[in-house]
Amino acid sequence: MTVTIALPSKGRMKEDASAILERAGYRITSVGNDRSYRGRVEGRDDIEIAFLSASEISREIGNGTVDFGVTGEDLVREGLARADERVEFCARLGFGHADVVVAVPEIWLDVETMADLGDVAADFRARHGRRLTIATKYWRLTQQFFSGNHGIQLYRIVESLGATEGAPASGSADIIVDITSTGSTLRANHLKILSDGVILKSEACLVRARKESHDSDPVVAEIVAAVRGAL
Ligand SMILES: Nc1ncnc2c1ncn2[C@@H]1O[C@H](COP(=O)(O)OP(=O)(O)OP(=O)(O)O)[C@@H](O)[C@H]1O
Ligand SMILES: O=P(O)(O)OC[C@H]1O[C@H](OP(=O)(O)OP(=O)(O)O)[C@H](O)[C@@H]1O
Repeated sequence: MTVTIALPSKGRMKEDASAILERAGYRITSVGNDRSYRGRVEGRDDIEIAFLSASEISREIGNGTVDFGVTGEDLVREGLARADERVEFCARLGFGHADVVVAVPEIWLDVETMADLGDVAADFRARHGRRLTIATKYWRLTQQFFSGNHGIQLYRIVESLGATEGAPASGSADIIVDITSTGSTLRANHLKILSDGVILKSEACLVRARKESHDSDPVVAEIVAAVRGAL
């Protein structure tokens, strides 16, 4: 069987993802020209490389069209329901760090925790005639965290396709759920993270699609061991 590994074709994780595979002993060459979406590992006909965007990688691992992928934990958990049943996080790779957080306007002085936010959400309609709105592209993670972990049901998600941190100032939402790494975008937009508002501490991971055929495939075990050994 050929084992397929999906690597980011662009974006911030591209170079580090290829570098870690090289350190694991897999030298990657692209097939055809540099912009090709297929690659090979030198000397290995049993491994194929698929170059995809970080979010495509989480989807393809979820539906099992690739065996392994390097992508952010946030994208996998956001993209797949019951992610742990469908994929295995084999290794955390030490780059691509980003926290998915709940952030509110700094001027909400009496809102520091999710419990405080729950109180605000509970009487938001009485005060403002509508539900509390949350701008995010992380729908699943937001719903799990608000409804599942904190029992907050009274809110409405407003889909954000970019510049999420600007939503409270522009009036398109009250608060946000987004990723942060240095925190400078949140600060620039006068937003603060709630003290228990970190939904996920994400980083790039080696992720495996859970498939029965993997149990008896020595190449699958070899790849996991080699990448872990390269960390
Ligand atoms: N400062 C940051 N901003 C955005 N993403 C970051 C940051 N730091 C780390 N990441 C991580 O990088 C991944 C997204 O990478 P990137 O934005 O390069 O993807 P992409 O190629 O734009 O994907 P797509 O186009 O499919 O959305 C996510 O897992 C995210 O958590
Ligand atoms: O905490 P910080 O270091 O300020 O980083 C966080 C910001 O970086 C990312 O945006 P980016 O401008 O990279 O664009 P993208 O969302 O299109 O990747 C992300 O969406 C946040 O807005």
